Amino acid sequence: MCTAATYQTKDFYFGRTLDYEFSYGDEIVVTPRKFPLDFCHMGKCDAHYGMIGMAHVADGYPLYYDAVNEKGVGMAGLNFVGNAVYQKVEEGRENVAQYELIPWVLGQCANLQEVRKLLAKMNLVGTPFGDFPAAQLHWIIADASGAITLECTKDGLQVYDNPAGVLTNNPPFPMQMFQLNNYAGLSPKQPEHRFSGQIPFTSYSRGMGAMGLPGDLSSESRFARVAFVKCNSVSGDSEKESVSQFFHILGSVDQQRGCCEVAEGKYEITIYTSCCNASKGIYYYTTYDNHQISAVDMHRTDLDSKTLSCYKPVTEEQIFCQN
Ligand SMILES: C[C@H](CCC(=O)NCCS(=O)(=O)O)[C@H]1CC[C@H]2[C@@H]3CC[C@@H]4C[C@H](O)CC[C@]4(C)[C@H]3C[C@H](O)[C@]12C
Repeated sequence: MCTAATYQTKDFYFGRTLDYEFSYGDEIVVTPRKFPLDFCHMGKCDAHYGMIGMAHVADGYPLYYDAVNEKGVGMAGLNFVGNAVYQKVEEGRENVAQYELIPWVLGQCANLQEVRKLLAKMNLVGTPFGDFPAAQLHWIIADASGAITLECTKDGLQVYDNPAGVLTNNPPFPMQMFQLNNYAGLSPKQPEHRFSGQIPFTSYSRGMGAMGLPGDLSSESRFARVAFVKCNSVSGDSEKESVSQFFHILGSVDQQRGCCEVAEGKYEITIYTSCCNASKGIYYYTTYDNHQISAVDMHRTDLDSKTLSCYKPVTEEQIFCQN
């Protein structure tokens, strides 16, 4: 399971949790503007926007899970197993393999409007990268103006407006949005007692306005929960307050080891949580064992170079001893 969210204060923030039972070996990777991106059906591109994100680097190629570019567009791929059906390579079309979709979009688009135009002519194909089978994913793409969800199913490529600005996994996005109707009455305020005038209700606890918000780890429940938390989120708009609040939003869907068994003795956990300041190109993250926020700033690397800058995540717990 995975969850992604957007958040707007003074700057625009974009991030995700990556939940899985093992790590592919992820690094924070800056792809500078002149890094030769070799698209498998679209040829080489060595002049594009710079981007920063979490990726597995294989054969010198950044296989991004999530990233933002220097123009403030963010994008993340989340599992969409059983529903993702990629298209066939078609002569004369813009054929893009699923593993290169993030650099394809973020390398060329300065805003969501340009993303929509690019997607309208794209053919998303299932060409695998080396020995990796094609990952079955769907994507959230966002900038300060809004968010969209991209799904490629047996019915073709779909682009949906995503007014909630969040994404999890199955079922398809229209069903996720529909199920939010079930929670329309939820509120951060104490409930008004409209059930019956005959019964003397008491609000015996704080927080009762959100009773009914699902607490489990299924992707529908995480969708409703993160949407509720994000939509009601209140924070200061400084960098530290915004980043702190963003980690709290995704903290609402954190997966603790032991609660989601995927095979005998194997558990899915939140391997990392990211929060990009998309406006400034800073990638903040925590990992399962390291609660201290670490950051990589793409503008502190040489964005005009031709080589990737890679940073191994700091995964060991950092405890500040006060005495
Ligand atoms: C496992 C992750 C999704 C986690 C998630 O959503 N867990 C919910 C489980 S559940 O849905 O609840 O059951 C996904 C997200 C992005 C993926 C990489 C994308 C690039 C590349 C594409 C290649 O084709 C294959 C290798 C490759 C490195 C991919 C590996 C893996 O697939 C990654 C990490």
